[in-house]
Amino acid sequence: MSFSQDVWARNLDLYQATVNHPFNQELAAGTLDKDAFIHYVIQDAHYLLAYGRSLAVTGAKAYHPDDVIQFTEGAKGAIVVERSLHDGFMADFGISQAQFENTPLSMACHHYVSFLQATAWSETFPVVLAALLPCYWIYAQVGNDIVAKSAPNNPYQKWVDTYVSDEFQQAVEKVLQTIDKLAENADANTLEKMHAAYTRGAELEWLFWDSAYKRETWPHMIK
Ligand SMILES: Cc1ncc(CO)c(N)n1
Ligand SMILES: Cc1ncsc1CCO
Repeated sequence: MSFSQDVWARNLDLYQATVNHPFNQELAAGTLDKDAFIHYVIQDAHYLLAYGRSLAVTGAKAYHPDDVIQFTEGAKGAIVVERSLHDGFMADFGISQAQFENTPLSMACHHYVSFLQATAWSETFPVVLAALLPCYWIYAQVGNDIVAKSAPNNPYQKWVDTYVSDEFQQAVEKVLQTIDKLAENADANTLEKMHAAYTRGAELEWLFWDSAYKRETWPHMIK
């Protein structure tokens, strides 16, 4: 069994909980509270900048020149999507640049990007890639799952379209091929670390949506 088949099976319950999370179900139905989506978009812009930085470090650690290209282009792609959030959703939902800049990273976002950056800088390429994989793969899968259910004139349709696009889906396929090849040559200790990194990333994906759904703020900021 390939690493990707194995890791997907091991984390299936967590994936089901993610796709069935009310944030994603209401996003598909078009009924998601506008303020929950605004919370999400602001945090996701913070997230994508940090994710882009993690991808750039990953590119530097890659073994094969093709992978250097893939992950440095991925880093650029994350920033392109981050910028499109400002010109797209933030403009559409009336979020000003000042509101974005004055909103600190949520606990969930801070936790997730700290995990990604620490892993990117300190672990070996196969383990780093396993930490980065949930971001790619879970979004591609959630997009595929909810596109079929998406309501007509869904105000969140553009979000769904980003992740079901051929470009994004093909990028995910390439990452899966790369990680499966790495796993074939990995020793038992590396494989164990890869599984742990993937699961932690997948847990943080769930938490990121849950945090937006609850419009989480830091406890000391609650007025
Ligand atoms: C939190 C999060 N995970 C994954 C993606 C996919 O790029 C995203 N935009 N945000
Ligand atoms: C993972 C990811 N998310 C948005 S862009 C990007 C890199 C894909 O090219």
